[in-house]
Amino acid sequence: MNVYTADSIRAAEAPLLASLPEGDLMRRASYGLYIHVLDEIRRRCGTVYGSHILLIVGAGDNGGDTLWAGTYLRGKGAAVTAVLLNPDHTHAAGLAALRAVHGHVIPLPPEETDLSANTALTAAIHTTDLALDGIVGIGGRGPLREPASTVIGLLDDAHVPIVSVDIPSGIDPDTGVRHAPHVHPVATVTFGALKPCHVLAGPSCGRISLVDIGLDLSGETPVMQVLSDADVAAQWPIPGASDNKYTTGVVGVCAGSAAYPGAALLTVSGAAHASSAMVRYTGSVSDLVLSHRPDTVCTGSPKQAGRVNAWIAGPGMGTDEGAYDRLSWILKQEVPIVLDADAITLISNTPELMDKRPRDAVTLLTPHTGEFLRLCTSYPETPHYPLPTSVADIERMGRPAAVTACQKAWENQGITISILLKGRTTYIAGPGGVFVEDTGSSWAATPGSGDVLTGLIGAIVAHGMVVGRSVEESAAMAVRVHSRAALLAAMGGQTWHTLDYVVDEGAQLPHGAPVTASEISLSISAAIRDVQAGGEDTLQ
Ligand SMILES: NC(=O)C1=CN([C@@H]2O[C@H](COP(=O)(O)OP(=O)(O)OC[C@H]3O[C@@H](n4cnc5c(N)ncnc54)[C@H](OP(=O)(O)O)[C@@H]3O)[C@@H](O)[C@H]2O)[C@@H](O)CC1
Ligand SMILES: Nc1ncnc2c1ncn2[C@@H]1O[C@H](COP(=O)(O)OP(=O)(O)O)[C@@H](O)[C@H]1O
Repeated sequence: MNVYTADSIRAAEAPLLASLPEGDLMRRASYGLYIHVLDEIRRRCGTVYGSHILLIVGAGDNGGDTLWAGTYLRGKGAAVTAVLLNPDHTHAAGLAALRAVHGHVIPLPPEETDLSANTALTAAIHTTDLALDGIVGIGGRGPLREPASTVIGLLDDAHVPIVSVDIPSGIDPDTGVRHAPHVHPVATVTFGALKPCHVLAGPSCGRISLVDIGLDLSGETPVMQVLSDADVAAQWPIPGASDNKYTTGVVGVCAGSAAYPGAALLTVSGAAHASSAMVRYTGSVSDLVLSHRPDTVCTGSPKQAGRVNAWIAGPGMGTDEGAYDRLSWILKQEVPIVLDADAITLISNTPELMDKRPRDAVTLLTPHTGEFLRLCTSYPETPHYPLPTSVADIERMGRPAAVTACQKAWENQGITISILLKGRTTYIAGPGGVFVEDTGSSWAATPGSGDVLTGLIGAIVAHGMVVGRSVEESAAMAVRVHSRAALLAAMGGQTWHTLDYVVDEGAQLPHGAPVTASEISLSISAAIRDVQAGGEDTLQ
């Protein structure tokens, strides 16, 4: 699924607005919103009639959508109260429509400073079943101003469930940066297309629903992509009639050391479970690898490994002279390379290592935030692209800007790198595209899980070489299966499909027990089957 910036949405909206009668587009959006809100109220209250709905209405069209949806809800017998944050700049037609159906209105005068003393407001907040966040949508910029920020605090204190209209207010539409305060919705109903915040700040959006309002986005360039289960399943390496162990993508793994033997095993396991093709291991812990994975072909040095379609280097390989030499040799190879952990440290400390890389060869680095920050300090920042120096900087800038700044600093030295920045929301960017995966749960956050992921990525990148797919897309496919494997392992093997509440509650999984990286690797096969079975999209 393609993701578009707010500007692209506005550009696509313009011809539609011109071709439709005044107000039509907003009513399409608000009717779609109303349908989703009906579901939410029924789920929570059983019935809409007699439920109490609070509309938090800002000064723009986002507030207009909210007022219209409130008007429709009123028609179903809900008691609807609109809190006007900027009474002099409220969507006029929406407000008139709500008043016409006897909706209740609480204007907040700009001079009112102590909102907790506003009894009408506090009574409305404490009796409401659900609030609609129509404070700002794609027009929101920067931290929320008063009185919005205080109202959000009052809603949070009263634990009011909130549905956000288009965008959770306080989260930047294009960067996903979460300002304080921002709305914490149980669900977000968005229009036309996903915007970056829905994927970059996915866990802060609740369940996301997309309403088709007829936007034609074919003339707009998507800023990033999110794969569906069907996309991943359609491209996963399944051996065909004429395939053999070499044809679906052989991967070479350079990992592990006396200090970190387990990393080799976890990486090899990740790769072995991902595809039927051969996995070649090189490193100092072949005995351990073979004792657990006798299907692996082991050699002492990468030179002896034989042909591969992609190399992995890094997990637990150490940073000593031997590791340096092995990495130097691998970097000279024409095939794509996935660099993780110690390999990232080595090239961060000695960036000249990358001079050995053939000019057009693809290099994907898969850092966690600490490794990413190390990578950022390898080269000086370039004008217009300030580099992050802390986790807080990354949060403030947003992942896309942080990754771009790092890539620009390397590019300035003549080195092109693709980056996969790990985390609950994994962001992948490079010349082959920009992909985002909200992993849906955080069960993968356990030691060694990154090694399993690197193995998975390497195997799918090797297959991608055979079929002509970008490393970025291959990596996104691997992240999807890795996170599903973690989820399945944590849920005791139940499949995605039987877990209705996964679809219903999005990020807030009620059950599950911690799992180890080994268990994640053992769940990869089940995860591939689950993805192939066409798991439900959380988007409705
Ligand atoms: N485009 C489409 O295809 C469709 C769009 N539709 C809907 O329109 C929405 C976009 O509406 P929009 O353009 O009127 O902007 P919107 O999000 O209401 O915000 C602007 C207002 O917020 C204010 N404001 C800004 N930042 C603020 C802050 N930090 N804290 C406080 N206030 C802040 C800003 O004030 P100002 O800065 O100008 O003083 C201005 O008053 C879109 O999200 C969707 O819901 C659908 O109806 C149909 C299809
Ligand atoms: N909060 C989180 N939610 C989901 N996944 C996470 C979270 N934090 C980390 N992960 C994932 O867990 C894995 C950890 O990788 P990494 O930090 O390299 O661990 P290790 O080096 O121990 O293998 C990565 O796949 C990462 O995306």
